Amino acid sequence: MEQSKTGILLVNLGSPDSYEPADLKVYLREFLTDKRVIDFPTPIRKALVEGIILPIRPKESAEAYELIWWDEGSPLIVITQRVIDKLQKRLGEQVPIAMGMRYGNPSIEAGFDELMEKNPDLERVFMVPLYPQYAMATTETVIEKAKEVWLKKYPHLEMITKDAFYDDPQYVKALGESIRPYIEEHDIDHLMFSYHGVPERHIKKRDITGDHCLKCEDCCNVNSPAHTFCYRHQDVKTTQNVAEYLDLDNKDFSYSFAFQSKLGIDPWLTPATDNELVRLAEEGVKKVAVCCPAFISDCIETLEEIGIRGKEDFVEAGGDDLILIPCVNDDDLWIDALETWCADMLKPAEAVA
Ligand SMILES: C=CC1=C(C)c2cc3[nH]c(cc4nc(cc5[nH]c(cc1n2)c(C)c5CCC(=O)O)C(CCC(=O)O)=C4C)c(C)c3C=C
Ligand SMILES: [Fe+2]
Ligand SMILES: [Fe+2]
Repeated sequence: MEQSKTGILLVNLGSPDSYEPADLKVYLREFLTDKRVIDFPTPIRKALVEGIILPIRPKESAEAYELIWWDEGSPLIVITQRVIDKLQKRLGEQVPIAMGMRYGNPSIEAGFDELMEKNPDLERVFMVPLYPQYAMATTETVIEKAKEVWLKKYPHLEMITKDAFYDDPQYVKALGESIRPYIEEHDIDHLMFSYHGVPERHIKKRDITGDHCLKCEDCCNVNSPAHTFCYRHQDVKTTQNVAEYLDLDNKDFSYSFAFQSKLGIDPWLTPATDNELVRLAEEGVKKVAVCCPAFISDCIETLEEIGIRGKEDFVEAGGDDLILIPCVNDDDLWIDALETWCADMLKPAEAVA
């Protein structure tokens, strides 16, 4: 069968090759020397990463990764491959699809190479960064890395990128339906939306108006062009979209949102998930369900940080149980959303225009 001239590149964050500390060191070095993740001037970033983080963190992280590692490999990579397999069935074998990881293997470059091997006459690539909300450390760094590879190796290709999709109705439906069984079948007191945190500085840096984000009262609920690149606004909006979809304001449990995974001493977005879990338990919440909508695929940050450590902290503070709600992973409704976006790109050029 003739191969399609449009290829699909799904890009996720990445994982170490194994949970051995040596592999963790390689992976964390690449990850944390990204200037869109630790945005200090290069010499300071390098000194911090090489001098303080890498001597300590790989061993600690290796222990955490070992707890969540699957027989088939890193959950994030395995799940991304399952998504590709399902999408391939939907779109047909004639459509080249590949995965690329922003850090670690397979790299974004390997993803481009795979697409070109599948069809050497490829004309364009539709890249989907698997992040619902825009941030320097999510969509932006993926786009910049892909641009580097594209210009170096395949400048003749047309490149089209999917924007952050927190507001896409099919994504909201997939996320909402992934949460529904956990709020209907478990007698919960509270639903928490836990987003990956970022330093406040990242939010201010990407404020295109210069005076909106974290500068005016309730900024994320005041209309502004800054919201196109405001990770916090897009998290707030994700929560509101799901709340509306699931009618959360009329349930007999409460809900809230918070930010997890703080690293370092700079101010990050608040409230912090770990503090909030303790506060909720101390205030009498017995059963909490936690969803993690900054992540498309379950990974160390959901399975270990929330599912293991978060649960321990919550129970220690007086709660009975914490239920971790799985990410959309390879749910059929999520594949529906991807299929719609890809099918639009696979239409003949004149139909897209
Ligand atoms: C130091 C700063 C970090 C920023 C800023 C950051 C932003 C950010 N990250 C994700 C998604 C993921 N992060 C993951 C792991 C992870 N993140 C950081 C640091 C920052 N992230 C570290 C040090 C680690 C490694 C964890 C460890 O070693 O203990 C993962 C999991 C990958 C996996 O293989 O499981 C994801 C996914 C987002 C969405 C984001 C900004 C919004
Ligand atoms: Fe992270
Ligand atoms: Fe905002």
